[in-house]
Amino acid sequence: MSCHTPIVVALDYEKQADALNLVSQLDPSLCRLKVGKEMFTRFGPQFVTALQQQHFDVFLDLKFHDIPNTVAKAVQAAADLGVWMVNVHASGGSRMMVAAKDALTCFGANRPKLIAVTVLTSMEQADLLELGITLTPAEQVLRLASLTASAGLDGVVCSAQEATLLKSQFGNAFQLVTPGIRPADSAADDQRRVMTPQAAKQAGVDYMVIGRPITKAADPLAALQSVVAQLT
Ligand SMILES: O=C(O)c1cc(=O)[nH]c(=O)n1[C@@H]1O[C@H](COP(=O)(O)O)[C@@H](O)[C@H]1O
Repeated sequence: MSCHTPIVVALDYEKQADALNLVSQLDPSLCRLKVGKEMFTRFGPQFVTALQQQHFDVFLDLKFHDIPNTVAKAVQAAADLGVWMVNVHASGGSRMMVAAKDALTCFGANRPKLIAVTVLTSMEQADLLELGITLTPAEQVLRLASLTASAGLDGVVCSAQEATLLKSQFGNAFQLVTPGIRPADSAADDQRRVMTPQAAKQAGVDYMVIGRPITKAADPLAALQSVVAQLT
């Protein structure tokens, strides 16, 4: 399935029926879907397959972070599932990212996009300091994005706040996937480095991951359509 929408809806639901109820109101031309740790742990590959059978591109967001061999095997398993995108943590290091990339070579043009998480959008300066990292979030994102680009991955997960900087450094082909998207009237929740959909578009992001502003809205379809309208 190929579509031009930049929107990826994060399906973070406890109950599969609630997720499928929302999905039944959506159209693959409107958005892609992200399956993360909560739903994958509860409902497994069958849940991913159910979404694909409804012609949605699926971003499998399991943020692999392990030794190179383990991560390589895990991204291969994701590719076997036929997902559109899969991610690893850039902080797993270059050797881990190269192993992940090499594991996808045999899938040719059918391989998923391979993206590395830089600094989680829930983190700010104080959270980095706690880890002994004295760089600003933007500096740390740049450092990890640089490792990711050198390893030959397709792009990074970052906040839209870093998008302009990363596009200028790594060029337009280096894909930017940005969670922490918040329409002006939405709560930030646990996110810290946030941006509105319009500002993120202007900053040049490729894909916007949006969860609770849509999934927790009284009318999720209307909330999604409102984001789409803000982007056109
Ligand atoms: O890799 C991700 O998708 C991700 C990376 C990141 O830095 N921040 C982040 O929020 N995410 C995911 O993006 C989604 C954001 O959801 P909302 O905060 O509800 O919009 C969640 O499913 C997170 O797991």
